[in-house]
Amino acid sequence: MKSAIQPPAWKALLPWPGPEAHKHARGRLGVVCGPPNRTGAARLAARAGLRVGAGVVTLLCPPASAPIVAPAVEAVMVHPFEGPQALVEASQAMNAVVIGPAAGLDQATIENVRALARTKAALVVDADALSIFEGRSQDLFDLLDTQDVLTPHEGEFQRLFPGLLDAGREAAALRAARTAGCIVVLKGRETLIAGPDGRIHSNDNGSPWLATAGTGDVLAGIIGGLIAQGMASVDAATAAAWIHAEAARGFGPGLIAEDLPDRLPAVLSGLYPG
Ligand SMILES: NC(=O)C1=CN([C@@H]2O[C@H](COP(=O)(O)OP(=O)(O)OC[C@H]3O[C@@H](n4cnc5c(N)ncnc54)[C@H](OP(=O)(O)O)[C@@H]3O)[C@@H](O)[C@H]2O)[C@@H](O)CC1
Ligand SMILES: Nc1ncnc2c1ncn2[C@@H]1O[C@H](COP(=O)(O)OP(=O)(O)O)[C@@H](O)[C@H]1O
Repeated sequence: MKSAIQPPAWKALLPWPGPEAHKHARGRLGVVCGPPNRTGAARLAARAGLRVGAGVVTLLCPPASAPIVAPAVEAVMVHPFEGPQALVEASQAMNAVVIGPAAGLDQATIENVRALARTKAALVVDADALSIFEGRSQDLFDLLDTQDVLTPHEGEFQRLFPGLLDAGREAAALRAARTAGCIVVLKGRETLIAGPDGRIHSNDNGSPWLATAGTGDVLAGIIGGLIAQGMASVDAATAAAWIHAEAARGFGPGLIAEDLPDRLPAVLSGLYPG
């Protein structure tokens, strides 16, 4: 049975800093950056993760990308890594890592997902890190555990789960979550959040203004930022879908992805019990 998500369903689970908070206690989020000419998507995700409250957010960059990224961020940190083992080491202390936004459709992205699966960090797998597993999706599923999250749009979903959408979006999302053994966020006008336990949530407070490049990267960052603060992945994905859509609804015409992270304080203030 599909449950519609309204703020009260997950509002009590949102993480807020207590008086003793310090930045490391508020959660560490990593975002894997792509090649030097495609760093914007990861930067959008990182900024969103920081805005939603993660205490420390780090862009994990291939060495050639680091000098491009460093002057384009402020509070977000930059950590260059060379090769999968260095990514494991850089990610050991992370609570969550986002990989995929403009990561590159190449072997390096596969190796990086494999490396991250060896860490304790929960993974948010998006965009290129989904598409690169087309035709070999079981290789991806074998790396995941129940707290990991896949965030496909319908094109990416079709690449990982060919033909499944023919059963309808809801049945497809549920079957996908069971098959992958993790949370599946099937994005679109209505976004579905399905778990391997057979539960599914629907988010339909979206806005057509979200249909613009980079908004999915922001959603991945919000999910990662909430998981990093200790939310269970299914609750984080459910809350993130609502918060992301609400940020867009409040902005309206002219929205571009860059606007979304900076709308988060207004949305969060409306949810803050303090
Ligand atoms: N600032 C940056 O650097 C940004 C970088 N970005 C990066 O760009 C890369 C490409 O990402 P992408 O999502 O545009 O393309 P991709 O997944 O390769 O395939 C697109 C094809 O899939 C299909 N399709 C079907 N349903 C669909 C749906 N609901 N939504 C969308 N597509 C749907 C559709 O096929 P059609 O229906 O046209 O036959 C369409 O032609 C990726 O690395 C991403 O991270 C972006 O994040 C933006 C900001
Ligand atoms: N017509 C729409 N109504 C509501 N939400 C939409 C609509 N179109 C797209 N979205 C939302 O916008 C985001 C687009 O993500 P995605 O397709 O991954 O874009 P990108 O890869 O460019 O970041 C998703 O969260 C999706 O649910």
